[in-house]
Amino acid sequence: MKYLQFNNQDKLPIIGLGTWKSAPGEVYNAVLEAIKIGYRHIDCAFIYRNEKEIGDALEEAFSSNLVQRNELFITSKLWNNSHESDKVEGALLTTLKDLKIEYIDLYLMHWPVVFKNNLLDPESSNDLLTLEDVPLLETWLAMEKLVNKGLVKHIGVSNFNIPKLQNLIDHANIKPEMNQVEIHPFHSQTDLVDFCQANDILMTAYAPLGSNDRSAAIKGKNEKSLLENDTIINIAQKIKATPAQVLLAWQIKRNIAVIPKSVHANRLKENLNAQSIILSQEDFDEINSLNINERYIHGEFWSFEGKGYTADDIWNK
Ligand SMILES: NC(=O)C1=CN([C@@H]2O[C@H](COP(=O)(O)OP(=O)(O)OC[C@H]3O[C@@H](n4cnc5c(N)ncnc54)[C@H](OP(=O)(O)O)[C@@H]3O)[C@@H](O)[C@H]2O)C=CC1
Ligand SMILES: O=C1CO[C@H](CO)[C@@H](O)[C@@H]1O
Repeated sequence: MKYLQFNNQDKLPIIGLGTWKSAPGEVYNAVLEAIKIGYRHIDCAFIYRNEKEIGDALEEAFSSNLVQRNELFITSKLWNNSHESDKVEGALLTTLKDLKIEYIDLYLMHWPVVFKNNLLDPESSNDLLTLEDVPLLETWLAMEKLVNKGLVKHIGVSNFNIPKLQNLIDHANIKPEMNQVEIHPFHSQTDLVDFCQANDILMTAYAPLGSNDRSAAIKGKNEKSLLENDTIINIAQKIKATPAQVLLAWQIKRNIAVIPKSVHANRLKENLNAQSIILSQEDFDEINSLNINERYIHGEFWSFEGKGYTADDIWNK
């Protein structure tokens, strides 16, 4: 298993299992199968609405001695409805209860966005608070307390750009240790990756395969999805790998962790085996040239015709 390393030498397995859209009745088997074949990193979030079922799978994995708790790296994320300092610990406790574990290895602030009144899915800009109402630093300082209490080993963020990271770096007691963002060859995020790596912030790529179960609806500028891209397919054929493995190996060569989601045993194995694939510099450079700054997760869920958080607010400000 390949790892990324935190400053205190704790290790993050470079390939983890994504769980967004892993449906009830499917995610239990996916998590158990993943652990059986060697996954040691599971990416969860309160908003994926499946942490209870993942907790059942973890309970089974521990009680049947498939794995010990300290051999697993579990990430979860604070949802946008619990950013106020008096809500952060309660949100984490719910996740711990659902996952049936005593601590989280990595807790991330999911988005730099704040909702009102514990709402899961705001319906208009009236359901939002601003970052002036609840500054990201307030949320961050409350997350630091979770580390001090031993409930969380590492804290980080997700969907943060350079200015928002710099603000935390300048004012936090514990610097962000992770930024989980969308990265794949159509959106290689070179500036953000360079900034994070220069500032000792590890990176995890979400949607590393192009979030294929959504991309039929959001193919955007491309006729073909990432997994259907000619360059990726040609390289895969040449090195006797699959397109998914080429996409994952490209990230690993950049020292970026990946969390491909699957609920199928054959794909779980295929994705995990990507860690043994080494891309030549020539193939790596060719994949780098595919970047067109195209996001699959556009970040406009809470824009509400420009009255809420626009993509510009999230990605640029
Ligand atoms: N922090 C954040 O804001 C976000 C975090 N995430 C995290 O990142 C994870 C990964 O992103 P996600 O959006 O799920 O998208 P991925 O890029 O991981 O793609 C998942 C899709 O690819 C399919 N797939 C998996 N393996 C293969 C394979 N080897 N060959 C062909 N198809 C394959 C899956 O289908 P099937 O299951 O049927 O095999 C599914 O349809 C999420 O699950 C979540 O944990 C995602 C989005 C945002
Ligand atoms: O991680 C993610 C997937 O689910 C959420 C929506 O339900 C997204 O906001 C987020 O990016």
